[in-house]
This record gives sequence, structure tokens and C-alpha cells, in this order.
Amino acid sequence: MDNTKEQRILNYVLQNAVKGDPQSVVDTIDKYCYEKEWAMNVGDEKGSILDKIVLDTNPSMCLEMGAYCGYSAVRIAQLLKPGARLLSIEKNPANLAIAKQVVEFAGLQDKVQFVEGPSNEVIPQLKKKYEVDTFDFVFLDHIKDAYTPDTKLLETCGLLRKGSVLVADNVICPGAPEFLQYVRTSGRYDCTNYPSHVEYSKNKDALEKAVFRG
Ligand SMILES: COCc1ccccc1-c1cc(O)c2[nH]cnc(=O)c2c1
Ligand SMILES: [Mg+2]
Repeated sequence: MDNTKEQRILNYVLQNAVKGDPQSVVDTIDKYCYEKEWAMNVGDEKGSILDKIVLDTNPSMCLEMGAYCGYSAVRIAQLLKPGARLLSIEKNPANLAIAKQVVEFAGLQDKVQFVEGPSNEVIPQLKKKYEVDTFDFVFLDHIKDAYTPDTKLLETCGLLRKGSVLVADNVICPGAPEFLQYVRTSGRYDCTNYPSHVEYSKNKDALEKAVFRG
């Protein structure tokens, strides 16, 4: 049976990373993507910026949209304090299955809950079905056209509070111009741009941090 790039990444982790060691899982995926096949993980350069923002936020309740292979779920979850949770939404069932196995191999399954489905359908269910009050931290890394409607949906569903930190990947490449315009001009967010590069490449990209004013 032909395997996919994502299955090859998982196999490489299972064969080369140290079980129960999240940083070795992260480093192993980066090594594979630098040396063998490019893949759309947030990567080491943007990942280090993300780490600093997570540590500075010290969140209890986190949301990620776009799990892919579980790379950012491992990066975020390994930094969370005891009892803190990450809820990760992924609409592609094959990628979700990979992400779950990567997170389990890292030993972080008790901190990460995966939800399969399109974010616009899952977000309205989070309060009742997933017992979420509000999110302290949100990582947007899914389809770029969904960034703005999903941000507005988080607002209208009462899932953000004063100080909620949103971090969006790929605001330069592939680009999320509408999202940048919204968070920078709506008057509801304090924004910071973090110039960087597309993962495993020299092309320019950036993360945008948007702190909800409440
Ligand atoms: C499928 O395009 C891959 C690609 C090609 C060129 C440049 C950037 C990207 C890219 C990079 C990312 O970090 C991404 N993160 C989440 N969802 C994406 O679609 C995505 C795409
Ligand atoms: Mg990305």
C-alpha cells in the first residue's frame, strides 16, 4: 500500500525519536523535513517564536486549528503547566490519525484533545460539548481563508476573554491579508508581527500575535 508523506513522517518519528521525549519528536520531524521531504509544520524557526509566546502567556486552555501531523501540538503541549489543556481541531481524518500517534509517542496525550471536523462547525460546539469556558491561547494554522471567519466566530461564541492571545501562522506566505486587516483595524486586538521564514526554507513568512482587548 503506497504510503503518504505524512505516514512517512510518522514512521520516521517512530523509528528515530525517543519515546516520551517531546523535544526529540520535534527535532526528528524537523530533521526529516530539512533532509528528506518538505512538509507544512510550523518548523523550528517560527516554532521558537511560538514557544516564547506560549511561555510568556502560560495558558491553561489552548486551541489549535490545523493539527496536520501534530508537530505544533507537541511544541505547545510540552510547554503547558500541569492541568493545562490543548484542544486541536483537524478536518482531515488521515492527518488527525497521524497527529494523534505523534502526540502519543511524545507522551503528551493527556494534555491534548483532538477534534475532527471543520473549525466553523466545531467552534460552536466547544462550550457545551467540550466544556470550554474561554481560551487563553489560540494558534491558527489551517486554511488561511478561515482565519477571519473563525476569529469572529470565537468572539461571537464567547470563547475569548480580555487578554486572550491569538497567534496566526503564514500571514505572509501563503498569506492571510484579510485576517491581518481585521485584527489590525477592528480595534479589538493589540497586534504584533514576528517576521520569519516559511518552514525549512528561505522564503519570507511571519507570525502575527493578536491579543483580544475584551
Ligand atoms: C499546501 O501549501 C504548502 C505551502 C507551500 C508554499 C508555502 C507555504 C505553504 C504552507 C505553509 C504552512 O505553514 C501552512 N500551514 C497550514 N496550512 C497550510 O496550507 C500551509 C501552507
Ligand atoms: Mg502553517
